[in-house]
Amino acid sequence: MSRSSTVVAIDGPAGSGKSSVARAVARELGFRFLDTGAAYRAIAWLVLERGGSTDDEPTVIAALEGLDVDVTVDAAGQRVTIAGHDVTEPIRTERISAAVSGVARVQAVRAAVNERFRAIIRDAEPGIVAEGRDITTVVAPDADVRVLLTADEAVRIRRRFGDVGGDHQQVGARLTARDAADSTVSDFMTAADGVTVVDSTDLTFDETVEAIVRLVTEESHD
Ligand SMILES: Nc1ncnc2c1ncn2[C@@H]1O[C@H](COP(=O)(O)OP(=O)(O)O)[C@@H](O)[C@H]1O
Ligand SMILES: Nc1ccn([C@@H]2O[C@H](COP(=O)(O)OP(=O)(O)O)[C@@H](O)[C@H]2O)c(=O)n1
Repeated sequence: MSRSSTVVAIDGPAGSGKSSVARAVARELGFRFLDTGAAYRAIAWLVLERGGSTDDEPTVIAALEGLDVDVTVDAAGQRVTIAGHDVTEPIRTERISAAVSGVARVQAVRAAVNERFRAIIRDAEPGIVAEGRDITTVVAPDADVRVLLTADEAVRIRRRFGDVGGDHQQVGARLTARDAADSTVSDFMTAADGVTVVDSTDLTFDETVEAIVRLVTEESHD
């Protein structure tokens, strides 16, 4: 693909820091930002809102009909709307986290959202940081910088617990179950060829951001 903008792709398991770190990297570089998981979450929200279950594939596919999801690509604050209705906050709840893997396993959904993501990435100026489970492998395998962002499971659970609170054990069980379900769809636990692993287990948030910014800077000097 010939393009003048820089594409940074980040994948990895839940709680590794993908969305918060990717957003901060985009801000620091003055790039656009795309959280692909938001689209899957918005579809899960729509299915539940209509009283359906994301375990039922025909119901999920029906939600694709006339689907009007808009994900802004602004690192200052991504908003997600569905038919003009702002769902930015409601899609972050544990209720949606528990339901979203059912949406992610439907290939018709993946094909539809990936087409949209590729168009967003292609049009982004002067660059974009895109994150999500299959970004380095399926959506943007030709990205300039590809990172598998990871961290030990106990650390990821602690981070997620810090965000959502509630019962620590339950948060941990849900995170583990979601990673297991998502792993059947895409491999985000091992780095594909050409993908750099950034293990944030012992890094602070700022150190993690800096490690990825450095990779981008080094790449642009090659
Ligand atoms: N290296 C890090 N050190 C400490 N906290 C981090 C680090 N990376 C991310 N976090 C925090 O962990 C939480 C989960 O990160 P998030 O971006 O939601 O992960 P993901 O998108 O991979 O699920 C957030 O509160 C984030 O600020
Ligand atoms: N590129 C992507 C992004 C998300 N997803 C799905 O969408 C869900 C929510 O993604 P997310 O990025 O908000 O998840 P977190 O790791 O931030 O909790 C994931 O659990 C996957 O089921 C996917 O399948 N492929």
